[in-house]
Amino acid sequence: MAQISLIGAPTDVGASLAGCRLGPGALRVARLASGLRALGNDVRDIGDVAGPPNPRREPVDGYKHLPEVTAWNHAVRDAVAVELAEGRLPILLGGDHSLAIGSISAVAAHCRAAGKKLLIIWVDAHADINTNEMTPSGNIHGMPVACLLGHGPAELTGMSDQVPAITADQIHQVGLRSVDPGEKRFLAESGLAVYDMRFLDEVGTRRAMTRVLASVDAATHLHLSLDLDFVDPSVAPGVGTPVVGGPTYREAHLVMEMIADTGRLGSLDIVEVNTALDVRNATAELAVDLVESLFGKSTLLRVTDLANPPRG
Ligand SMILES: NC(=[NH2+])NCCC[C@H](N)C(=O)O
Ligand SMILES: [Mn+2]
Ligand SMILES: [Mn+2]
Repeated sequence: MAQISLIGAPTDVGASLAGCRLGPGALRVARLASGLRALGNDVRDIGDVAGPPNPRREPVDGYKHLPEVTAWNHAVRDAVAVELAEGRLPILLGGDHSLAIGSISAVAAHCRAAGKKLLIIWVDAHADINTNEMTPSGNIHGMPVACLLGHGPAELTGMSDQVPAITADQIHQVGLRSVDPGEKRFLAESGLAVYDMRFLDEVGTRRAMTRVLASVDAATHLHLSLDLDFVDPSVAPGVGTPVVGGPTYREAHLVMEMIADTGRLGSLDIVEVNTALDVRNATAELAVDLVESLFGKSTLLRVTDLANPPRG
């Protein structure tokens, strides 16, 4: 059972289409807090952090809305840091995926101070490893991984206690199926572990996740960055940058269940839920279902639920 804090960040300054600023509300309406409480967790909703309004400007230097993205990320980083310092498990309710810069910068600093080994599982249709030179869009939600690895504007690369905030061996990406040409090169050069859709198809979700989680031990802090466009758009229609050919409902749940089984989840981002594009809040409800699995909801009793586990 965890002490969970929900942190809303109602913005889409980093995205192409407006609408994921409504994500925190949609996730609350889909009963995220009560779902987590029903699993025995202590849940505190700290409300939404504050930030600037969402402009719609053309890119400057290859970045759209850099001052606003920076301000929102500062707010998120500070809020996540406060909850981690209190021993709580922060859940960021986005908002677009640029906010992972702030949340993971706080998590990385916390892990260094606490002597924990950080492993980030980046579950997404996209690699989000663009720079201002290779971005096709100027949207900063396509750049958080690059910024965390130290490639980006100083405002965004310098959010943790050191630059870069993380190293490539600390992040594993799962579910990719839309990678821009510059990103392909960057991924290959950085040596980042990528479990793309072809890998999941050929090897299977279970064996892929076994590899992703192979290094997890008692000292590991797992951070899951969950971009809802990871799931196939037939199941998750409410996202701004959908890509066909994603995991099914059940495959997405298996990813969550296998992370839950490690017992090492320490922080979470839920991002890119775009209510304006959603169908009767289905994508927010899917997100809540997935998060329940991530926190141990299961069809049958789990061995860890039993006072006297059966032997053999
Ligand atoms: N977090 C996301 N949904 N990212 C989508 C990025 C799409 C594209 N690769 C871009 O950089 O513009
Ligand atoms: Mn994505
Ligand atoms: Mn993303």
